Amino acid sequence: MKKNNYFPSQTTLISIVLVATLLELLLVFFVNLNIANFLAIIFTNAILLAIVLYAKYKFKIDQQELIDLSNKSAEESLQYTLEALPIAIIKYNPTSYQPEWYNPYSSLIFEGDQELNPDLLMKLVMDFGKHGRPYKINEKSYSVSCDLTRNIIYLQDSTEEVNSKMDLLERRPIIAIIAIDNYDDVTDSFSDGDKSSINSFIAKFLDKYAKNRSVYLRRLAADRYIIFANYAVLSELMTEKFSPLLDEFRERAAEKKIPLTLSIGVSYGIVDYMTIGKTAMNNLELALIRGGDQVVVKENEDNARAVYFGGNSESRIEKSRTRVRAIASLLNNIISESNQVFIMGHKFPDMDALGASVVMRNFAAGLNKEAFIVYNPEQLQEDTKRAIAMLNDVEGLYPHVLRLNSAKKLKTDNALLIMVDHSKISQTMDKEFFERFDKVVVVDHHRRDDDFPENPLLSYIESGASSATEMVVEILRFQNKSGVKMSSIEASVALAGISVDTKSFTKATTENTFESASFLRNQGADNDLVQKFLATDFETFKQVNEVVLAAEIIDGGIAIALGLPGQAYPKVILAKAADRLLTLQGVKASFTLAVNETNDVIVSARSNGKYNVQTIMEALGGGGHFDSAATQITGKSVNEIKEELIQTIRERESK
Ligand SMILES: Nc1ncnc2c1ncn2[C@@H]1O[C@H](COP(=O)(O)O[C@H]2[C@@H](O)[C@H](n3cnc4c(N)ncnc43)O[C@@H]2COP(=O)(O)O)[C@@H](O)[C@H]1O
Ligand SMILES: [Mn+2]
Repeated sequence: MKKNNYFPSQTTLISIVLVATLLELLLVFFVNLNIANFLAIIFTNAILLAIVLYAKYKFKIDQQELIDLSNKSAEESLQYTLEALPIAIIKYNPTSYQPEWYNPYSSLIFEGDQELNPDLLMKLVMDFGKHGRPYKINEKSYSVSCDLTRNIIYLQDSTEEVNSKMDLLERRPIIAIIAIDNYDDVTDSFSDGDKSSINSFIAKFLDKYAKNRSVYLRRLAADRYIIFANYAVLSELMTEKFSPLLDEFRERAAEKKIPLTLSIGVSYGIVDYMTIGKTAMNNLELALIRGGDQVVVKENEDNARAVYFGGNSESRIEKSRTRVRAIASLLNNIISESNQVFIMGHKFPDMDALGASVVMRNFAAGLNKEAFIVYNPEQLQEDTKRAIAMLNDVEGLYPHVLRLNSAKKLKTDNALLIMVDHSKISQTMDKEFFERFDKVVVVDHHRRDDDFPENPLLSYIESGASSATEMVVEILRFQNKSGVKMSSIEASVALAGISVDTKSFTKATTENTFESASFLRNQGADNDLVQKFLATDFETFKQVNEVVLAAEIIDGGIAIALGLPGQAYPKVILAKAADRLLTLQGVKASFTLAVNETNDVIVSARSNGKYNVQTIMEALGGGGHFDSAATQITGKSVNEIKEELIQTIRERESK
């Protein structure tokens, strides 16, 4: 407190009195100075001086009291502020993070499960500045700031702010578009009466569901519905993994002996209904392409990732012949408008990729277009190596089976690239070559994933097809102009492609698979040649057995086998070993792991059709089909991946 100094000092006062006394004495001396006057003056002035000095002393004491009082009151206010201020102030030890002092409000915050301890203080200090997110303590949210020089942490209650922000997020609008899978195929042959009973079953089921969840549902067509709701509802549905909706609908339809399922595309965002609706439509497309009976949710944001739910049954969507005819005709136009056609499979192409390429080249040749099968001599399996050698012997074919380097030199503007047996850019045989094309077509039998080419002119994805070769043969069968006859070797390569992917026609076959095989037989496919391409050499046989013998069975029917430590394996060895393990009694899924020539960890996964290995491989960065999938991982060891794999399997089991 500032001191008040207007009272003169003691010395000044005494001096003033002395001077005054002298002046008085001088005055009296000229008038009448005697002893009585002299004493009277001295006495009076001494008394006056004493009074003034006393007054000064008193004044000083009052001043001090005032200062003390003010100080006390200031201290009390500060104390009150510290106690009542809704900010926690915690001083900590900079080495041990032990709390050294904190205000009473801090104790209030930590009245609950979460206690004030050094670990928490250290975390608050370490996280400070990394992100601006509020910190949750005992159900409330606090914004944190730290004075790192004085070792003080401040926590300010921001629960209301966080809640209102959450409220806003929860209220984001969502649009969901529902398609009834297989509706046309199922109802095609039905009488009007039966059709209307199915329509009423669908409408009643969805209506009841919508009422229970308080969402707005509207029918767009017999097999299309639209839902409007908010994110709070979507978040509930996602927590349930959409299971009550997808599973119950499938089961109720099955009770009625109709193979109907639901595919749903959902999107949400900060109001822009046009683009939310469009993204929902794209997501529905994705759900259908991935095989239906599933939900695809993606926020209406540029870099948002799609989240998939369901798809736990094998592909259910039947493809219609009308669609294949439309695709054949579109492909016909695209090829006709291009100068050249290059056909390329995935990295280390297998017989299916090669077979599909061979048939596609025939399709283009039927349109009198120059078309080339591209291969990389450094990426050949034993079977494809044998097949390419034989294809090169076919009369007139040699110039059309091109090494990657020659293809790069030959490519001109307005050339078309057809990707077969894969749709992930990361899996394409040569990314640099792929990037040179403005015009791309994709033909694949794997479920579509995120890493998909941007704006392909045509994407023909049929996850229900046994193989890419089967799909291309089907297109070829629709090509009216095709008077072209394949050579026996070409037809045999194609048949070998279907044979590999169907495990010799024992898996994933449909009526169409056999129709395609029969077409190839008519074109001259020869079983002996197929055997010749697919024959296993002794070295491969030994390595496959090596992996199979290393297997252990965990969790009642899951076989996991690792290649020998320090030894590299081509992926086909792991694929064959995983196939073989699946034939063992009681094995429902098999996983084989090893490093390849480039020291990446590769995994092959197979299942008996009742266990989804695709989602497990997706969790490890790969993909594939429900019962046959794989992944490749860089920068980790086989044992680390084995641990991650087991953890993923167990997490899935516990859901
Ligand atoms: N990273 C990935 N992302 C998405 N999908 C992927 C990824 N990596 C692989 N896949 C797909 O997963 C399945 C299974 O792959 P796989 O490597 O375990 O098996 C393929 C071939 O290696 C295997 N194969 C090839 N030749 C033979 C043969 N002669 N005998 C036995 N097995 C053989 O068969 C699988 C071919 O599958 P296809 O590609 O579907 O035609 C697979 O779908 C990958 O594409
Ligand atoms: Mn294939």
